[in-house]
Amino acid sequence: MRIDIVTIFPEFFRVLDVSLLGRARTAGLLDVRAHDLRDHAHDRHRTVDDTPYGGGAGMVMKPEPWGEALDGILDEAEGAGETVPTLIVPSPAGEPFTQAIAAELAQLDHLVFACGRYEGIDQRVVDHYEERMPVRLLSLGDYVLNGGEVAAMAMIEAVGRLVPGVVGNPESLVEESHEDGLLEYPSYTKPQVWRGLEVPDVLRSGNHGAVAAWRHEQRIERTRRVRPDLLGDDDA
Ligand SMILES: NC(=S)c1ccno1
Repeated sequence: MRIDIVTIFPEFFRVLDVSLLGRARTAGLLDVRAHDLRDHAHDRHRTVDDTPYGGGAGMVMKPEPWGEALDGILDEAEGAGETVPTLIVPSPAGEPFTQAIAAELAQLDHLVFACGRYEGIDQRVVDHYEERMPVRLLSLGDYVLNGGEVAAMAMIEAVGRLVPGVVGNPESLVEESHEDGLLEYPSYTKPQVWRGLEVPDVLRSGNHGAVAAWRHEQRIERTRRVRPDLLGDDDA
């Protein structure tokens, strides 16, 4: 999977050079490229924002630099005969980003993240590129960040880890929270007793069926307690 990120803070994504996603990049499973939006602003001050039409506080990101940056990525993909990438715009005005959407995006060949700042990106950028590629406004949660970079990082990690081969043991992706609509079961490791707290006996029983049943029940109980909204009416 190729992932392009357009941002005024490309250095923010250097962290993707380490850990799991760093190894995936080294292995060629993920090709992540951060682009500086200011490279596509050609005035002396490399200006990427301006005052909003209609007034109001803050600044809006100008469409021209975005057009040049996104055209460059699109033209390269089209020139190489690759599939048209999907544009992801992290935004509090987007649809909720979920594990199901992460799994859906992990099936794609090429994602482009547009990280807005200030009061957001001129709407015409989304309107224009909707004619050329799939565009998804996705929200990490019902809160506002200073820009799209933190959200893009979270989404890239959630998607990247689902790309085949990135996680060494695919089994570890099964029964994770939200993978199948339930929260994950509690996990334990040695020592058997820690500060007077014991590992549940069933987990040391060697009875795999009993362990599986206990874990499933724990998932339902935890989901019912913490996220009843995830359960159907008859399970809540
Ligand atoms: N909630 C999200 S994704 C966001 C992006 C920018 N600000 O908030």
